[in-house]
Amino acid sequence: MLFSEQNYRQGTAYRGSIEVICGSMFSGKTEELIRRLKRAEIAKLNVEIFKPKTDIRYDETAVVSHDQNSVSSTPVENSSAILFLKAETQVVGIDEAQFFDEDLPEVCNKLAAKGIRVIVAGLDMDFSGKPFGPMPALMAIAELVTKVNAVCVCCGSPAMYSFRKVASEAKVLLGEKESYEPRCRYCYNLKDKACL
Ligand SMILES: Nc1ncnc2c1ncn2[C@@H]1O[C@H](COP(=O)(O)OP(=O)(O)O)[C@@H](O)[C@H]1O
Ligand SMILES: Cc1cn([C@H]2C[C@H](O)[C@@H](COP(=O)(O)O)O2)c(=O)[nH]c1=O
Ligand SMILES: [Zn+2]
Repeated sequence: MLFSEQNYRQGTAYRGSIEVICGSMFSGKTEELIRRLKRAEIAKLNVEIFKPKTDIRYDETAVVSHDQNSVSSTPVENSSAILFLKAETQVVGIDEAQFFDEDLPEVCNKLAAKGIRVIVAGLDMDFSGKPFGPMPALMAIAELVTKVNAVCVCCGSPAMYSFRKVASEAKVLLGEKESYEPRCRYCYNLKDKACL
């Protein structure tokens, strides 16, 4: 049976749950996160959104998609700060989860145990194709994992990799189109800046 976010929300979600939205850069993770959070607000649920303090690409506080859709959020220093959420919060959104520390899965478990619906978005892989930060552990404990794809800039196929265009081996390197492009498996493995 197809287990979509739609019928899932009418099921166990209000007893507390964890949803993960993952994929490459430009795959629509933030847009999907914003879509789910806006629907929760329409349903008159109390929503709070967190992101790591390090992510200041578009805005210091707001969560902003590549198409400039945005929602206001609370930047936090580490994952345990999320536990100081408002008492009335029913839905928690977390963006750029890959940048959080290894305690994030336990923090999400604690929130879900309190009856909160937790929706987490983040990169599943870094530029080198390795699992990124707490994402694998989050995917393991989630009720629902949604993997979204971008469009490969080389060939138009579904893209799951974030190809780094600049010379840096640092795991964390904030950036946009000047530094990264989404590629499919085949084009990513070409390891060639000028694909096609
Ligand atoms: N190569 C691409 N493939 C898909 N979307 C792209 C691409 N380049 C730009 N975009 C834009 O990026 C948007 C997704 O942005 P966003 O939700 O912020 O992605 P993510 O959070 O996964 O990086 C798309 O709706 C589209 O307008
Ligand atoms: C692949 C990769 C990405 N980053 C950075 C680049 C961006 O600032 C964010 C990802 O943002 P998005 O909302 O998913 O587009 O992460 C990084 O630091 N290291 C990497 O390997
Ligand atoms: Zn391709």
